[in-house]
Amino acid sequence: MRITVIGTGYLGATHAACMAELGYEVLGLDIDPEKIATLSQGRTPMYEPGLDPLLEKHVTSGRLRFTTDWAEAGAFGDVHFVCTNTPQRKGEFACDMSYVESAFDLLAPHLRENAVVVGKSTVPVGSAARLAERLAANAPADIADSVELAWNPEFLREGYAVQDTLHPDRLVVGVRAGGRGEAVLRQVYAPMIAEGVPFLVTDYPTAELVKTAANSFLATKISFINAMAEVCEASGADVVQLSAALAYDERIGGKFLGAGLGFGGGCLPKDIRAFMARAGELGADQALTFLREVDSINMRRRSRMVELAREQCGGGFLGRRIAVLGAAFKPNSDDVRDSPALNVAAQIQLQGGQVNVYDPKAMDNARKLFPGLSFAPTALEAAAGAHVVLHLTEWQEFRDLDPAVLGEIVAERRVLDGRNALDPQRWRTAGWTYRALGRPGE
Ligand SMILES: NC(=O)c1ccc[n+]([C@@H]2O[C@H](COP(=O)([O-])OP(=O)(O)OC[C@H]3O[C@@H](n4cnc5c(N)ncnc54)[C@H](O)[C@@H]3O)[C@@H](O)[C@H]2O)c1
Ligand SMILES: O=c1ccn([C@@H]2O[C@H](COP(=O)(O)OP(=O)(O)O[C@H]3O[C@H](CO)[C@@H](O)[C@H](O)[C@H]3O)[C@@H](O)[C@H]2O)c(=O)[nH]1
Repeated sequence: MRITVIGTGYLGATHAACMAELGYEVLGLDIDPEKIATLSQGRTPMYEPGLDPLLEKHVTSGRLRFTTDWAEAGAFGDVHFVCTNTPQRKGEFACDMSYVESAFDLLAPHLRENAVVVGKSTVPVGSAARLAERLAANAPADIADSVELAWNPEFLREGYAVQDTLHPDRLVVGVRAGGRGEAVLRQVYAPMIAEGVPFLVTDYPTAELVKTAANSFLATKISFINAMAEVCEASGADVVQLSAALAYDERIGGKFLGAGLGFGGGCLPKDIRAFMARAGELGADQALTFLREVDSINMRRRSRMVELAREQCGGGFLGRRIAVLGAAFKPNSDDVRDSPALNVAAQIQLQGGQVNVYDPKAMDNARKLFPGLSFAPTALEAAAGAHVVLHLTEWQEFRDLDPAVLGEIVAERRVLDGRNALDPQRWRTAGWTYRALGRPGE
């Protein structure tokens, strides 16, 4: 069985390398020729732990290749995984489906008889049924009836993408009743199914909804604990202790109960918004009004961080130097899409602060997105002369910093922990004023 992966970004590049690791011959296709040139050399265009060696291994062996040629992809693949981006539409909550639609339209005329197209992108419920019709209309007339569509949402987390792809919690496939989708995907994922990974077969809309429901639940859990952080701030309680105590209840659990600057990235924020927009189209908007609150709580954490920083700067940012540690939306990733850290950095700069940002892996992406911000090549250089240090992405490198050493180069020993990840005692012992979201002051 030969596999193509259409759209080789964070999801697609990982999926392509992992399919090669499972033993398949794989051809990745993207409309970005630069990305394809990099991948063809066995290098990843982004930072994802563990992906580089896998990619290099399979590009070198010839099992994994990349192209920009749709005819080549159509002729090559028995199964085509579509992994293109589905961002938020500009000025709206709804999902921009144009990249997925264009991938389907460009691929369809080149499909071979019995080809199976598998959607992996996160899409609004109802998309697969519509795309199945579009596929049938655009495939060569003589083979159109034999072409099958399945929807197989992806649940990987950046930073753990390889592990999550090769050893997922579950595989969910939405198929057409009576079609070949289930059998073909059982074959593709046979090594994982043999390992005991649950393989759940359902219809298109349920499969699409599993994905958006999962991300909505995760976003809600984060916003729940951040709402508790607001109450902690008002009452003098400590959200870190609260969260730890809640986590002992197995019905609640401690995962995604980390209070701080909230969620960002290319998934949770845009997925809950697209879900609200789609529910509105379906006449079910009331069911998801709570997600608006989830979004608001999340965005308020960013404003609160700016407020706390302003307080620490004596009431205003003018003439103050602010060190920002972290630019990626989370550690172990170079992804800066909707990054809370960069959002805070930009707000402070707009209010007159002299911001200096450092991130271990996301500097290039951050510079492209916010060319007006200043960047420092190391954490120490970012902190030099700072009136306040903001810890906004919880990289291990920042937990390893020696507060005594950092204390020698800053203007004032004030640190704001936006991720509740530093050890307050360690910083306070080294003479720092340590403040964090949802925790009492000194
Ligand atoms: N990043 C994640 O952790 C993750 C996890 C699960 C699901 N998803 C979903 O997967 C999809 C892709 O996300 P991503 O983070 O990989 O995005 P991305 O922007 O990193 O990658 C998308 C790729 O698709 C390419 N592309 C765009 N239009 C194309 C077309 N018509 N034909 C071929 N290629 C095209 C782009 O050039 C880009 O390389 C989204 O729907 C996202 O919500 C992402
Ligand atoms: O307790 C927590 C956990 C996470 N976050 C933040 O939440 C965001 C998202 O984190 P995470 O979910 O780990 O990252 P993603 O890689 O965006 O993964 C999410 O989005 C993907 C794309 O849809 C899904 O596949 C994954 O299952 C889903 O976890 C980040 O900004 C984190 O800092 C918190 O604030 N508190």
